[in-house]
Amino acid sequence: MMNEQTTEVCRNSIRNDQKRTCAFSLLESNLDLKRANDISLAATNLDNGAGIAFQMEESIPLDCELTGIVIIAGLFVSEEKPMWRLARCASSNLSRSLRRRCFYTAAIPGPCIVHKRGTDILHDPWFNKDTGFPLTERDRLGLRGLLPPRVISFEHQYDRFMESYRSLEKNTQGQPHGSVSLAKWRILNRLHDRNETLYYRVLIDNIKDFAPIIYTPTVGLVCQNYSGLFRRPRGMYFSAKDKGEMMSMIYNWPAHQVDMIVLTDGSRILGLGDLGVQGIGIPIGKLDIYVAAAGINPQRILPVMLDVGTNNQKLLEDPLYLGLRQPRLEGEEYLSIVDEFMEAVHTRWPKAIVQFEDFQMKWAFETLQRYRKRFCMFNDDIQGTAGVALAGVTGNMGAGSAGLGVLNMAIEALSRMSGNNEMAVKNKCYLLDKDGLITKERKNIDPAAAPFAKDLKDVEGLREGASPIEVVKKLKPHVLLGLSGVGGIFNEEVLKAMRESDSTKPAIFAMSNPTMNAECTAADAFKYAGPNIVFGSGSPFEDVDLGNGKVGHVNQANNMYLFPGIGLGTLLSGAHIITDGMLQAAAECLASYMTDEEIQKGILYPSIDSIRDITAEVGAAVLRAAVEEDLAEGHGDVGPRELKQMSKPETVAYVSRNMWFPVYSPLVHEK
Ligand SMILES: NC(=O)C1=CN([C@@H]2O[C@H](COP(=O)(O)OP(=O)(O)OC[C@H]3O[C@@H](n4cnc5c(N)ncnc54)[C@H](O)[C@@H]3O)[C@@H](O)[C@H]2O)C=CC1
Ligand SMILES: CC(=O)C(=O)O
Ligand SMILES: [Mg+2]
Repeated sequence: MMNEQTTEVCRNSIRNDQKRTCAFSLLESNLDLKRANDISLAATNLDNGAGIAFQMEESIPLDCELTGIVIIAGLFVSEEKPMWRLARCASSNLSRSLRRRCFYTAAIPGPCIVHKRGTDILHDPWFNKDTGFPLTERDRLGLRGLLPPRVISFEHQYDRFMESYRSLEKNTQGQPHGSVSLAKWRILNRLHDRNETLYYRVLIDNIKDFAPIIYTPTVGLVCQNYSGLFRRPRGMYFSAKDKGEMMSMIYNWPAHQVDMIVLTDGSRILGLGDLGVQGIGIPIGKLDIYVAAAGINPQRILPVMLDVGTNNQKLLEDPLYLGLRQPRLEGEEYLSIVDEFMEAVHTRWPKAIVQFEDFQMKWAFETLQRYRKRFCMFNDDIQGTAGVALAGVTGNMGAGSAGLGVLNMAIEALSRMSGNNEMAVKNKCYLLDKDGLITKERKNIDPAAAPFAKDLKDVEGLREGASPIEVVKKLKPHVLLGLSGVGGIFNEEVLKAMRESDSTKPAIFAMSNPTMNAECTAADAFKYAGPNIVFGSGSPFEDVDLGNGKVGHVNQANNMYLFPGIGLGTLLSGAHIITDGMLQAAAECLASYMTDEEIQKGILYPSIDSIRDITAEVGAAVLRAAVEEDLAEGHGDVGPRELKQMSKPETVAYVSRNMWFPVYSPLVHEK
């Protein structure tokens, strides 16, 4: 109904939060009103809305062949005024002929059906609006008297929360960093537990500030302390004790539809090792990023913990530990639990996408091979991390699931982009693990690492198990990539050796998480390796002041730039599997995002602030790849043929339009 220009204008004004100027910017935009079939009107409040409608009529050329006006009301309307009445009022100032051509669009959240009343609603974070329930709604839902009488607007609630967050920041200045971060996490978590709409709105608007709290690095600390911090459950827990029950358990989840699941077994949480059931913080954090970055509807997400025990002795002995107190299941016993879970999910929600997250390497690879052709799933650490490291890889530390995932995809992409054969590119990549350089002399080499093992005759001057410093000194690599999970292994000596790199702009990626597990800090990287390096880290660091007005730019080389788009693009394509082609498209989309000028300045990724825009592009790239591979079966009302007919910009617009955005919807009770 809306043409592309109008959609774009409205999207921009929403994104820029210019609520009250939305319709005006529409008028002031260069829209060719003569050609426009539909005009969108955002009514912000009664007076404004009516005024805008009136102005619009005046500005519509007499000879305009207007077929309709789309009234977008309710997006930012004051809560006291019911949406439809407002929309009608806004249009009532139009002449009768135009009024008859008004459409009331469903692009905004229409009324939301709720099957509960009274306090049950107040205690349900999906529907709760706290003091924001308008009086009419309080009557409709049996809430009158259960809340203080004054109705507080969404904007006011938002400001109130941000004020309390800022005062927490002020009042905790100088206190230990860990306890301040946990206090910040608690205040956000309380809001999450109480009012999801407000929570996701503050998260979206302040993603750069809040991502380090709900995601890496603080989420690592939260997982380490999860049993003590636990107040309310979130997500689902399937344990070894639930064998045989999962098919019925899955129906305990209250949502009818689930689009996105993040699943962990807690065996390798960031670089913190086996945290057992406490690893649930990671799926929760990843799904928060899905909602904030990809606009996945939070009512359709599901964080899942598969608790098959833990080998972490400290946790097994901790009286507070909330998981199964038994060693991890192994072999067929382990796989039978994962199989049962996957079957159960697929039975209830055949189209749900399952992201495997933070599985120890052996199971990460095994489960990926086992399920990727049968279910719509991917492993984020193996497949999602690669794109962020595609700037070029010639040296690699960490031969785990992430390191090997990066190498596999990077070699494929680099050989395609450079026109060289894969072998030539592979020859330039060196892989080290905890025992040093991996060569063909290595005993008990992991099958996944074997293809990258060097023949000693090809690496003159190096030996099996050569240390990082030996390798860096000998090879003078262009890129040094850390995915080891070991903090500080890019020490002063290694970083100084990078000064001798053959590249004028050597890249150093300390990608391990959380911050204390980063292979080096940003400050040390610039201090020892010199000001000309390009630096990336898995967890955020501040930019580094290099003196004389120069800044050492820090890039957050984290798979958060990719996984939300992989999930969203797959969902909207309706593909039933996720192929290498779709993942490659996501990676290449991100790789091509920055201009040469920005890259020259050492800026490899866009700011996290624009993560929603990046995700729309990545999502569109994934969707188009699915279409090209004839895998797109469509989503909702949009079938495969329509997807096929969409141009690239239309696909991006389609993806953007389908992103959920937090606003209070009018609630309607139904038994
Ligand atoms: N920035 C990002 O987007 C991502 C970061 N990661 C991080 O990467 C790290 C590793 O993850 P995975 O590969 O899944 O773990 P993993 O446990 O599968 O692999 C770790 C690898 O590092 C090697 N290693 C250990 N000590 C070493 C040392 N001193 N020198 C060289 N290598 C050493 C191990 O032998 C193993 O090959 C974690 O800290 C994780 O947080 C993982 C995925 C994405
Ligand atoms: C970022 C991420 O997925 C990890 O550190 O495991
Ligand atoms: Mg991970």
